[in-house]
Amino acid sequence: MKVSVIGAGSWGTALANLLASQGNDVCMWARKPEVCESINTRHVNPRYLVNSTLDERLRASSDFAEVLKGTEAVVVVTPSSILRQTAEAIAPYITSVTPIVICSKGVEEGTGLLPVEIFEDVLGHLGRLAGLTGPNHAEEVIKALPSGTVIAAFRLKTAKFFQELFAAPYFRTYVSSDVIGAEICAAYKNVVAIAVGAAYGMGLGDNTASLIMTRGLAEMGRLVTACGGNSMTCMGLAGVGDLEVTCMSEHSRNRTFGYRLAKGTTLEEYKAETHMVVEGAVACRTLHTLASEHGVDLPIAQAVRAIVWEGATLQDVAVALLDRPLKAEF
Ligand SMILES: NC(=O)c1ccc[n+]([C@@H]2O[C@H](COP(=O)([O-])OP(=O)(O)OC[C@H]3O[C@@H](n4cnc5c(N)ncnc54)[C@H](O)[C@@H]3O)[C@@H](O)[C@H]2O)c1
Ligand SMILES: O=P(O)(O)OC[C@H](O)CO
Repeated sequence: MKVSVIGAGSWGTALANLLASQGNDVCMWARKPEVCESINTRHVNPRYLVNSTLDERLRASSDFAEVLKGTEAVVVVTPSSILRQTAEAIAPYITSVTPIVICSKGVEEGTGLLPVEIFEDVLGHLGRLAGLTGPNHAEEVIKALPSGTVIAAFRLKTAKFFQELFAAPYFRTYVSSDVIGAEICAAYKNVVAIAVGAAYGMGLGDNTASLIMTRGLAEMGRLVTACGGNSMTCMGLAGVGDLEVTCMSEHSRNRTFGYRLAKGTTLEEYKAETHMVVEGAVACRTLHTLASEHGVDLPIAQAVRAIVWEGATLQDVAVALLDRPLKAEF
């Protein structure tokens, strides 16, 4: 199948490589021509996953027309902050029924829209849209280490289309009809991972990490339910699965950023050092829009927001969280 992958960061590269290795005709869009040149000639992405040799059949271009010519499926893997501009950029080159799966994790600033909703807003035709999410660090998928993921779509046929497309011996794909739940979980777990990383950075222990993860999961469930999603999604790969891997894995940028934050590194310093997105740093702000709209209290997300964007100290925020009135667990 002719597949277009939009975005050549770590996750775009790992997914494009997976799809090419399964025999698809894959062309990946990268912003920088020198990245395309390296992928096409040396089969290496010079900026992300640099130690991996990519499938020789994988091609790259910085020209949307070339990448999307004759495409039968579009895989979007840009940072969530530019999803609207990505949808607008691909619009002239696709048909009104081209299936699109969005693999980015986040919520739009200002509107509170989820990735699939942003694409619906720009391109219409909700039925051909899907979201892919789960405990999937690119560093492990590129090595073909077994992983599982969820493909959520409002239309089962679309979810099954992408389930078949991505399925590989080491990549197990599940379908779900709960797009809202899956995409909220995806955005939310990144925020919790920053809090866990920060706790470790402050010298706190595994009990603290577990407390943050478990209460973070409770917050996630409240928001999913309030927004019309299925709380059971929080118990699956998109929810607790991804929460666990992002809070505990050495590969997680969100967790590492939280840790570094506690050691005095700012968001700008961390991003300049790694060239990588830290989606949770944005999501702690954008999720607030959704939560306020639905009257949901999110103390952990609010704490992360106060530290990252409002200059609060970790110490003060930790004390305030622990000082909250005592209550029933559920
Ligand atoms: N890395 C992972 O393991 C992983 C796994 C699952 C989901 N995701 C999600 O996938 C999305 C992409 O993450 P990633 O890890 O591939 O990112 P990354 O940090 O590895 O790379 C970011 C990519 O975005 C590009 N970029 C940045 N600003 C841009 C702009 N203004 N216009 C065009 N391109 C721009 C960069 O050149 C780079 O290719 C995120 O939403 C992330 O949460 C990542
Ligand atoms: O490295 P992180 O923290 O951005 O997490 C990446 C993926 O979302 C894990 O599933």
